Amino acid sequence: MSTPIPVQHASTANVLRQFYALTKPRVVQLIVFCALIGMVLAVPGLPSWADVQRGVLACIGIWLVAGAAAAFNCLVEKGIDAKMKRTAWRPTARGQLSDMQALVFSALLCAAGSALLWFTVNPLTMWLTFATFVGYAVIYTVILKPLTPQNIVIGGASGAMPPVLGWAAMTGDVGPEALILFLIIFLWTPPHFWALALYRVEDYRKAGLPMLPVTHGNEFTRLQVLLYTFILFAACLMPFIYGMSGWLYLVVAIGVSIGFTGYAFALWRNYSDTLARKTFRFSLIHLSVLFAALLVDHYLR
Ligand code: HEM
Ligand SMILES: CC(C)=CCC/C(C)=C/CC/C(C)=C/COP(=O)(O)OP(=O)(O)O
Repeated sequence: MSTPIPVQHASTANVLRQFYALTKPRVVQLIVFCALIGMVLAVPGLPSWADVQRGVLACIGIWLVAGAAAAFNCLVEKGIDAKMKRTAWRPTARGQLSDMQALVFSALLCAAGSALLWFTVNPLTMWLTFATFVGYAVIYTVILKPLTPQNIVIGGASGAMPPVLGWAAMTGDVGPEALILFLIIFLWTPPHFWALALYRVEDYRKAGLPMLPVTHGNEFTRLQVLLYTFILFAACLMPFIYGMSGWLYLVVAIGVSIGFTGYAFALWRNYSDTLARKTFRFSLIHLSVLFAALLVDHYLR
């Protein structure tokens, strides 16, 4: 008699972990951090207790809606994700979570986050956050990503929204300072993503996605990465020029921008997957340190 194969039941903890993974936690953490900086800069000096409460609720609301957008992306792209080494593990791609489970999860997160923003923050923040959800989940994921290599440039606008959302949460409007922070993330996104796409080009080719290294080749993409880091460098100086920050931010901004441009330059001169990976990793350090410097600078001034 043959031994029966044990049936594997997913534990509740495992299922929860799978749902959590759909929200692309690390990306969303940085998104919420950028929103938090928008909030901090919107309030002169130290925040009142009411500001702190509104800020915490706004962070939770933005986190929920951003997680919903990421989960919706995982659902729409489950076929594509299954073809790429980097994403094949996702619970939607592996069929561990059904389409209905992912859809309901995304809808619930989006509804909960939107309600929280509407009732405890303000309607403007709710509408802007919802528009960002549509921008990423529908305009980028469904329309632009399979259509054009400029997908991440245009789609990057939704990723750049967090400081604007944070600013709106605290002030009820959108100030020029918030738009400067938007511009920084908007210009940061292409070198962030194309550095990754360079060493993951085979994944994207297999998945049939028109990412820049697939459509225009390695050399052209490297040049674009370098050019974007130049414009980004200039944009990173704007908070100081506009009077939103002091010298501490300026020194840090110049430091990390030299680092990012340096990586992009080295990559342009001499390509290797290792260097492209390092450039991608540095993009994350660049944005995190830049925004952390804005925070420290704001309270030191
Ligand atoms: C349309 C815009 C963007 C595109 C196409 C994009 C693309 C990607 C991709 C494909 C990865 C996966 C890397 C991997 O699995 O190894 C990634 C990682 C990451 N991205 Fe982006 N990104 C965008 C915007 C942003 C924004 C706005 C932020 C935050 C403000 C961000 C933060 C991150 C972080 C923190 C990671 C690392 C995740 C990890 O290590 O698990 N990205 N990005
Ligand atoms: C409401 C709000 C603030 C929404 C934020 C939207 C959001 C999650 C933006 C981040 C952009 C992102 C994760 C891109 C990943 O690209 P990809 O989807 O092409 O990557 P993949 O290949 O890993 O799926």
